[in-house]
Amino acid sequence: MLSFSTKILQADQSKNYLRTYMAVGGVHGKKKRMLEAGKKKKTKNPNRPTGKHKKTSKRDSTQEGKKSSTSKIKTSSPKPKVSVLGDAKAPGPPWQVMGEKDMKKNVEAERIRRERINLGIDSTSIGKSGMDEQRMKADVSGSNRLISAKDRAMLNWKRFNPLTAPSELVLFGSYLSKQFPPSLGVPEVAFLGRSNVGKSSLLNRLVNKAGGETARVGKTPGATASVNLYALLSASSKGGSGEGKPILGFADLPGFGYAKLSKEIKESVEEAAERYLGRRRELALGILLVDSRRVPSADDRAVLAALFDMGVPIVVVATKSDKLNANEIEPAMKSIREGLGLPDGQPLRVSGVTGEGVRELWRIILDACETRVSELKSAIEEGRDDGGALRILADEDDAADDFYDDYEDENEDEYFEDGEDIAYDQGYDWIQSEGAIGGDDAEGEFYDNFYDNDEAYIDDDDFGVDANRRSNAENEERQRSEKEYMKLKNLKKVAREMEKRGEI
Ligand SMILES: Nc1nc2c(ncn2[C@@H]2O[C@H](COP(=O)(O)OP(=O)(O)OP(=O)(O)O)[C@@H](O)[C@H]2O)c(=O)[nH]1
Ligand SMILES: [Mg+2]
Repeated sequence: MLSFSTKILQADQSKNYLRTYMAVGGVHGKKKRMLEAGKKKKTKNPNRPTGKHKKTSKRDSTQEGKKSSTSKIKTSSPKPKVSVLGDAKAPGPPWQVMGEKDMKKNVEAERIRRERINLGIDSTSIGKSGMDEQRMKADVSGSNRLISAKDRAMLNWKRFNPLTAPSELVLFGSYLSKQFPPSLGVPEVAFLGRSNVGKSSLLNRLVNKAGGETARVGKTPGATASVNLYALLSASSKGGSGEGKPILGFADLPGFGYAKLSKEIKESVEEAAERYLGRRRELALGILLVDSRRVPSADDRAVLAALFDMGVPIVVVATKSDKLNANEIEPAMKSIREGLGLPDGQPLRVSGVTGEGVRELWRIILDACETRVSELKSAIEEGRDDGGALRILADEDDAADDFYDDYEDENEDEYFEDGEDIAYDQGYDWIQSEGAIGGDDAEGEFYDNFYDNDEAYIDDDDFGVDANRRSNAENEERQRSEKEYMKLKNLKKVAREMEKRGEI
């Protein structure tokens, strides 16, 4: 059983709003940890009603035993405030000796910077071309705020025609656990779904339509334990590799919530994916892929719930639609719709083979990107720093963990009463009503048992021939990168222990 288990939050009848479905072991795992570790400072507010925010249901409690072996419950031992390895080099001390010439240069630079700040132009524009300055002035019109270079780039993002715009797809990088992908300065779309569901094939189909002859997305290197970020680059009609500007980003989160991996690797996968999903300002849409021919699994539901938890807009697509015949289509879609509590119109049927649904998916992607950019714009104009998203931040590091824990303790009422009341309503049944999925215990048990019986489902096409085609080199590369990661993680642990003992 995977650690991505779910929990239904109970409706608050008195205020007539309903709580969101929530992933345990996800970002909100911290809340669960707090509750379990008794960190909630009940003594602070003994009169606070206790029944109101009860977070368990009968069904959940029956599953707790199953979950406990895999959920990420951290100990409450004090954590070091700084991490020793992997930090960027500290800048030089402010009293560093400086020559007179450099000093004058700095004073002049500072004078210009302040002038620009007063004019509402970001200080980073110093030294850039007049053209850039013009653009930057335009960007901040109506707002006298400083905006970061990546936000500025995002605000300049333009919708493009994916069917005609020349483009090419490149793997920008694979990012493990604490590495956060660098910004491409364009909106991004995340692909999620169990292995073999057809993520790479759909991505291929999307970009091949977009750019004609593009590099094919192979099996991703280091796939299981990383966020693989692809950049769709604009290309001249002649082609040319890697020279275009990014026009869209695609993130493949292959192991998130699904991979059958060692506990430690799985935790790191979840950490990386959660951090990406919870913090990425560029993220415009999460695409959850489920196989047309099977009922969604508990993992699918948990991933969907996690996306909601993190405020990521979602579309669910049913892959390999070409494998269904005409009279199988409706019942198959109905079972997915009901299994995941989706609104009418979802899942969207897609096929990497026939290209069914590709146009429609592009429209959804581009609409989501536009929405994301305008969210960011209004956030900047209103002086908010959340990028306009209702994103809930994942922990940056141990120090941040402590900070948020303390913050939550201090602001307990605000945290539980305001933070969770946000319903990311895209019409999903389980947002509207807790009975939609598993609200009824008997029904929930039935689905769980049914879904968990994955072994009953064998797909000859996908698991037989194709699986054997995976190259040894690829597997070796995957194992190597996982090993490297574990080595680094162990080193960090040793360093932290040494630091605690005051040895470094
Ligand atoms: N018939 C059919 N087969 C498909 C389709 N999409 C994917 N497949 C097949 O399903 C298998 C898995 O596809 P991938 O695209 O590699 O799946 P994935 O989700 O990227 O898998 P991982 O990278 O392991 O997570 C391959 O054999 C594909 O040829 C589709 O739309 N129709
Ligand atoms: Mg893939």
